[in-house]
Amino acid sequence: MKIFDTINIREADKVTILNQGLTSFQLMERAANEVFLWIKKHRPDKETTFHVFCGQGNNGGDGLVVARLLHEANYPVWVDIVAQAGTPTPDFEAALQKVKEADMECNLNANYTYEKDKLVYIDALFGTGLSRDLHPEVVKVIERINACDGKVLSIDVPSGMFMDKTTAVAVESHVVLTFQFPKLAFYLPGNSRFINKIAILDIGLDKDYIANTPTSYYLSDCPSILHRYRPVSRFAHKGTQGHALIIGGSYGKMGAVVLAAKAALKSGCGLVTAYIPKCGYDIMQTAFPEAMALTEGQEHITKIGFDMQPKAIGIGPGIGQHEETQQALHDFLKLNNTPLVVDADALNILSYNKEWLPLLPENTIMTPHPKELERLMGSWNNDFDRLEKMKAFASAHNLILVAKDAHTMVVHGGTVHINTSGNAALATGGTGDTLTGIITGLLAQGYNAVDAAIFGVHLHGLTADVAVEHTGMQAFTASDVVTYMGKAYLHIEAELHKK
Ligand SMILES: NC(=O)C1=CN([C@@H]2O[C@H](COP(=O)(O)OP(=O)(O)OC[C@H]3O[C@@H](n4cnc5c(N)ncnc54)[C@H](OP(=O)(O)O)[C@@H]3O)[C@@H](O)[C@H]2O)[C@@H](O)CC1
Ligand SMILES: [K+]
Repeated sequence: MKIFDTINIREADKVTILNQGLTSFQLMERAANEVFLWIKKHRPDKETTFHVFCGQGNNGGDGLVVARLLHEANYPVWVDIVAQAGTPTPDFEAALQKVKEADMECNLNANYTYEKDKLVYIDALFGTGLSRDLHPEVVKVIERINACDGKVLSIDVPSGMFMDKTTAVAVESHVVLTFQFPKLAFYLPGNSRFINKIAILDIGLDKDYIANTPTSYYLSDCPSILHRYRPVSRFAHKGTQGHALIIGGSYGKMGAVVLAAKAALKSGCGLVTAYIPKCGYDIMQTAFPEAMALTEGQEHITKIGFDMQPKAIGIGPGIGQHEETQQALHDFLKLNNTPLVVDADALNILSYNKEWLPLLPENTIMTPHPKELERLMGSWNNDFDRLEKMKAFASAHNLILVAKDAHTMVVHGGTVHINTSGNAALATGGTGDTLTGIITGLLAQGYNAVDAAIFGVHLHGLTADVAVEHTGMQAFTASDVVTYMGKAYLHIEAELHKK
C-alpha cells in the first residue's frame, strides 16, 4: 500500500474533486461520514458521550460534520471549537453552518455526566495541515485530552503531529481514523507514544491518481505482501526447495545459530547446513537433527570454506568478533558470490571495516537492530534524518537494509517498505537470529532479495501475532517464532484464498 506525503494527498483531493464532479465540502462530508460509520459500528450503543475538539481548518471541519452526524443519530455530543487552532477555512465555515442549523451549540463550557467507559474524545484540532508549533492554548487542550479517562479517536492524524518533522506535543490517540493513506509519521519510533491503533478509511480518492503517482514509501500489510509469496509447488522435493547455509556460532553463543538454522528450514527451504565451530557440533546435532553440520575452529570460526553450493548464505548469528573470525569473514567475502544475509557480529565486524563493504554481492541483505545500524552508517539527528541516511547507505552500497524496530523497515535504493506485522512479544533475545534464518531460507527457495526481505520480515512478525493468543506476551520466546511459522503460513494462505 502506498504512503503519500501531504503534497500528494492534496493533489489526490484535487484530482478526485475534478474527476468525480464534487465540491471540496462534499469530499469533506464523505470523509467525515466514513468516520461516523466507523464509530457507529464500534460504539453502537447510544449511551456513549462524544466530546469533539475542533480546530478551524479542514480537520476541524471534519470534526464538525462527524459531531452533527452523531447528534442526528441521537448520540450525546459536545463540541468545542478551539480559537487558536487555525484560521477558519470555507469548508469549516460550511460545516459550522450545518451544525447551527441542526440546533447544536458549541463551546458550552459546561460539565456533562457520563458513565464509566462511556466517554469518547474526538480529536479534530489539526490534521495534515499543521505547519508550525502549537499555540500554548492548544497545547493545554491537548494535555487535557491526554489526561482524560475516556478513549481518544483522532481524525486523520493525532493533532499536533507533524508529517515531516519531529513532534514534541500531540494527542495520544487510541485509534487514528486516517483517510485513504497511512501516513509515514505514524510508523516512526519517536511518534510511538501518540499512536496505538490505526484504521485506514477508504474515502474513494481517485484510483488512477493513486496507482500512477510514484512514492518512496510503502506499507507492507498482509494484503500487499501476498504478491511476493511463492506457494510450494505440487512437484517440489528437497532438491528444488533450495539449500541454505547458516554460518555462525561460537562458544556460549550456539543458540543463535541453532535458532537461525531452524527458522531457515521452517521457512520452507529443502536443506539446511550449519557451518559452526567444533564446540557446537553436539549442540547442533542434538538440538536440530534436521540440519547438516560442517565444523571448523574449536571455539570460534577461524576459516570459512566448503565444497558445497548453497543457494543462499546467512552469516553472523553468534559468530563473535574474534580476530581470526574477522579475518575469516574478510577472506570469505572476497570469494563469495552467493546471495547473502549479514547479521549480528558479522555486521559489527563490517562496521569496523567499512572498506570491506564493496566485497558484498549486489543486493546483500543486512539486518541491523538500531545500535548495529548506528555503527554501520553513523548516528542520525531524528527519525526523518534516519530515513534519508538509510536510503543513502542502501543506495551507495547496493544493499538491502532491514532496519529492525517496532516497525521494521526494508530499504533498497530510494524505497522504504514499512512492516506492520508483529508485536512487542518479539522484543526478546534470539528473535533477530530467527529473522536471519527466515530470510536466508526464502532466498534459498529462489525468492528475489527484495521479496525475501519484505515477505520474510512480515512472516516473522506474523508468527508473534498468531502466537501471543496462546503464549501471552511475556512467555513468547524466539523458539516460538519457529514453532508458529506454520500457523503464520496458514494465515497467509487463508488471506490468499480470500482474494
Ligand atoms: N483527502 C483527504 O485526506 C481529506 C482531508 N480532509 C481533512 O483536511 C485536513 C487538512 O486540512 P487543512 O489543510 O485545512 O489543515 P488542518 O490540519 O486542518 O490545519 C488547519 C490550518 O491551520 C493552520 N495552521 C497550521 N499550523 C498551525 C498552528 N500551529 N497554529 C495555528 N494554525 C496553524 C494552517 O493554515 P495557515 O494558517 O498556515 O494558512 C492549516 O491549514 C486533513 O487532515 C483531513 O482532516 C477532509 O476534509 C477531506 C479529504
Ligand atoms: K486530528
